[in-house]
Amino acid sequence: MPSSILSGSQLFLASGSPRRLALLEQLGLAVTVVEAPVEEVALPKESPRSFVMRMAIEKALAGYNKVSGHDIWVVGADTLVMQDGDVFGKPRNHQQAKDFLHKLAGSSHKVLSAVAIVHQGEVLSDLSETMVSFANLDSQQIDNYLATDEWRGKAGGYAIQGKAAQFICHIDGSYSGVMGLPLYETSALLAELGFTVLQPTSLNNKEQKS
Ligand SMILES: Cc1cn([C@H]2C[C@H](O)[C@@H](COP(=O)(O)OP(=O)(O)OP(=O)(O)O)O2)c(=O)[nH]c1=O
Repeated sequence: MPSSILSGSQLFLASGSPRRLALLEQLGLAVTVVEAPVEEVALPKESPRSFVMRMAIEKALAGYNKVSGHDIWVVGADTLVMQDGDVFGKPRNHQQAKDFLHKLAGSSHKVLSAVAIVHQGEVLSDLSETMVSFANLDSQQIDNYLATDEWRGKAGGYAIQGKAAQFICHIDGSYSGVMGLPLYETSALLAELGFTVLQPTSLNNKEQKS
């Protein structure tokens, strides 16, 4: 990926997450991925909500700084799992994923998913919160799930869009938010920034309207 991408009217996703790309594409949008890694470390006393919002904004801004062009929109997002004051990001290893799943089993947790969009220097962001309830799981079920490797790179050590769906008895909120990019909030922010989402092509409608 070149460090500076010249573009016309275009939607960029500042993310290495294939889930986020798939979700944006689900809206029928043509998306260009721009890699813009940021350091994902919470500040002292930073709340989970502030942290996830800051991460989404930093990712979007880092992506924005890598592209050039007038009519560009850059999306960044961040997702984490919160339970009883504990915050679960992406597990560092198999053991941590196992610990997360033992805590999530037979209980409810919250998934926080923030999205930020930058357009012409303006930054808008929003936060989606979803309650997810897991059924009781025994150690064998958890070990079997861990063996699928689907826990890797997923906040909380599971993916709702994969085999973990069989453990989830209830959600209250946004499925796409749990998966990594809340599409309702994303579409609303894009619209606020002048990008009409329901287009047959990825080209932004500003030019097409005039
Ligand atoms: C809870 C949950 C998370 N996830 C994923 C979404 C995110 O990719 C990941 C959370 O990690 P993030 O740090 O939010 O994102 P990322 O590192 O994968 O991608 P990037 O920073 O480049 O945008 O967990 C699922 O795919 N399904 C789920 O059910």
